[in-house]
Amino acid sequence: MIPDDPVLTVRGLRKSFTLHTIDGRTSVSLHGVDLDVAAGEHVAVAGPSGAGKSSLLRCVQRSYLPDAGSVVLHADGGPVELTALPDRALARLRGRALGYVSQFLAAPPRTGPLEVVATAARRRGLDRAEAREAAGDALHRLGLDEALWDVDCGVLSGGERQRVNLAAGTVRPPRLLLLDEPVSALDPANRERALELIGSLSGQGVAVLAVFHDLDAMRRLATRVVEMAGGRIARVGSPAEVLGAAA
Ligand SMILES: Nc1ncnc2c1ncn2[C@@H]1O[C@H](COP(=O)(O)OP(=O)(O)OP(=O)(O)O)[C@@H](O)[C@H]1O
Repeated sequence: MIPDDPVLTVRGLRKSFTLHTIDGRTSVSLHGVDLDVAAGEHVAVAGPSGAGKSSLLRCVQRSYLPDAGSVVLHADGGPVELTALPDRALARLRGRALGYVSQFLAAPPRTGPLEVVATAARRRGLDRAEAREAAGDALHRLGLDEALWDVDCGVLSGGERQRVNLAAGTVRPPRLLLLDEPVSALDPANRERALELIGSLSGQGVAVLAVFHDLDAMRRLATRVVEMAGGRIARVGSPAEVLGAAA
């Protein structure tokens, strides 16, 4: 099915690794994956450990360069083939249209949460004052205590860092947002805030491609679930069809 308003089109995506420490053996993590994500869709990638979920997200974000296949982001200026994009153009696109939130926050040294999130908002087109305001709103929404907003991110707890990361990823949201276990370190109350925030993105037309190990999060958020196994897409359907009643 070709979606009405495609944001991401992936075709024939293959990725392998050469394991130099084990006699140059090859490990294949993606065997030719096809996937579309439309505006306002939340596609959850499910599957067991080693199925290729993170490899898929990393190839889309291009922190892994695929061996073959096509990854097209339908950005405002038209479709862009990410696998062939020069690094500088890719960096610009990552700032504006292509967001990636992993479990871990990578913040420059001696930078506080407000600055990290405001910088993300500025890259997405807000001016300095608007960016600080939007950053404050995002941090409030995720329950990060204001007393921590100018504290070096390096001293924050794992759950606090994860909330800063999510705030930076979702402030003035990009057209395509990749989420790789973004709430894994959160306590129940903060997890709830984070899931609400992620759930609100669909209404803003953001295309989300997400990996959660937590089935409850997938059931609540996903408009479609793609189940991977052994580097291939094994099944696609609604959360009820793919996840069933599994706990
Ligand atoms: N940088 C790498 N070097 C070598 N092999 C890798 C690398 N990244 C991934 N792989 C291999 O590719 C396969 C898929 O890994 P991937 O991390 O995509 O799985 P996953 O489904 O996200 O697993 P998990 O749920 O455990 O995070 C695994 O066999 C893994 O060892």
